[in-house]
This record gives sequence, structure tokens and C-alpha cells, in this order.
Amino acid sequence: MVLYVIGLGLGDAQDITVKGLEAVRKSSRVYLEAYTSILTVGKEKLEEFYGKPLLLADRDLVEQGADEILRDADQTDVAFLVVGDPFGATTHIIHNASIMNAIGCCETVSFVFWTESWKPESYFDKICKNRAMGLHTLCLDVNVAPVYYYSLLFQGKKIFEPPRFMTVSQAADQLLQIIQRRRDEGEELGMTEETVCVGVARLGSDDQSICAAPLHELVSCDLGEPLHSLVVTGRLHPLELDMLRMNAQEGALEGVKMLDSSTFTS
Ligand SMILES: C[S@@+](CC[C@H](N)C(=O)[O-])C[C@H]1O[C@@H](n2cnc3c(N)ncnc32)[C@H](O)[C@@H]1O
Repeated sequence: MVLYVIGLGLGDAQDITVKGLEAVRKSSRVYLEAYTSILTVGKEKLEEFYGKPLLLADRDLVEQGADEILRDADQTDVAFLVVGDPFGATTHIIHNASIMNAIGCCETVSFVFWTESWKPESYFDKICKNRAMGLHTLCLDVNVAPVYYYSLLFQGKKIFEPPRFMTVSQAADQLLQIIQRRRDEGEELGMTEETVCVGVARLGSDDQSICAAPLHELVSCDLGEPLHSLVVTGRLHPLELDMLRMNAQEGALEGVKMLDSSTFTS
């Protein structure tokens, strides 16, 4: 008997692989991991397509109630569903399309929602390091930041906030605030308001949306419903720039010089 960890892909109920679907159908309990990512369709649509009820697995259950998920898994099949790719390599993980491979080869950083007293900037340094090498950076978790911290300690048990999903505009705003603060302190900047960025939303679904623009313009760009990700570009190849212009508003990237070091250091 087996615990299956199954990737669901990025779009809707039908993005599961055939192998994954077979495993779901023969499992006696099916958990849907419900905090690191979301599909464009809700739990009910998945249940309808799989012909099975799903048990929602929030962070609390996954991290502190794993015994319940594993209960009887030595006597019966249990499936654990993760949106995108479950990101691991063991015998019973069934991979699927992921934002990691859909968006191409980029270095990845995680953003978090700032609070009044907690405004980490470590991702900014990583982005600048990448840019210094000419590399693009995929900013993930632009949206699921609260997954990484908990709000209360209650009788020794961690209580997690429900996941919130950050927009590209909110992520761009954080970057602009960091740039402004560091400029005021006289720091040399590895990226500026003019740096070309690409906002993507609901990649892999029918209504996916992509917008390329300098950072200061992206902040006012509304890409709609989650999930969103942001790419901060490094050194742009002429072909990449041509592609980006197809996803930019009229004239937004006209000033960008191709293969000019000012493109990524200005
Ligand atoms: C914690 S990661 C989990 C990745 C998932 N396991 C996968 O393989 O796709 C979730 C983050 O990836 C990004 N993301 C995932 N799917 C996306 C999509 N379809 N469009 C845009 N961004 C997406 C969002 O920033 C989201 O917060």
C-alpha cells in the first residue's frame, strides 16, 4: 500500500496526469494540500472530475497532523495532491507541469508580505546578485508569503494565518520602497525603477496574463486574480526583448537598450 504525492499541474481539474488520476481513483483517502498554491478551479470541480471527495490539508494538518494523513497508509492507498509539482523525487511522487519549468530557467527568490515591524529585504540582494551576472530572477511566493510565518503560539501549537496571495503590483511596490530607502542611504543599486520586469498571472490557464514593463510602471498594472509571479530581468537578449515587447503596453519598453549593460545595471 502506498502514499501517493501527486502534482496537479497549473490550470484546472484536467491537468492531472493519467497516472495521477488512476492513483487518486484507487485511493481510499485523498488530501488536497491547500496552502502553498491554488488552482483556478475550486475543490468541488476537482471532486466532480475525480469522482471522489477531497479532504483539505491546511498547513496545520500537513506539518503537525501528518500522522492522520499517514493513518493506515500501510494497509490502504492514500493520495496527497499538490498544485503544480510536489517538488521532490521519491518512488511515489508523480510529477506534473510546474511554474518552475513553465516559466523557464531563472534563479528563484521568495517574497513575503511585510508587516508594520517586519520588512525583510533579503530577496532584493539576491535579485541584484543575479542581475550582476546578467541573470533573470523568478520571484515566487510573491503570493503565499504567510505560509512562512505563524501568527500565534497557542498552548505550544503553531497557528498559521490563512494563505494570502500577493499581486505583482504589491510585489513591485515592495521593490520600489526598497530601492527608494537604499537610494536615500546612498547605496549603489543593483536594480532601479527602470529595470524591466515581467508580471505573470494564472500561467497555464485559459486566461493567463503577462505584462512586461519597467518596474515603476508594473506597480500600477492589474493582472487580475491570483496566482501571480514576477520576473526581474537581468541582461536581455534581443529575442527576449522582442518577446517582451509583445507583452508590453504600447511604447513601454521603447527606451530599453538591447544587450547594453545599462539595461541591467541602471
Ligand atoms: C509555493 S510555490 C508552489 C509551486 C508549485 N508547487 C508548483 O510547482 O507550481 C507557489 C507560488 O508560485 C507562483 N505560481 C504558481 N503557479 C502560478 C501560476 N499559474 N501563475 C503565476 N504564478 C504562479 C506563485 O507566486 C505562487 O505563490
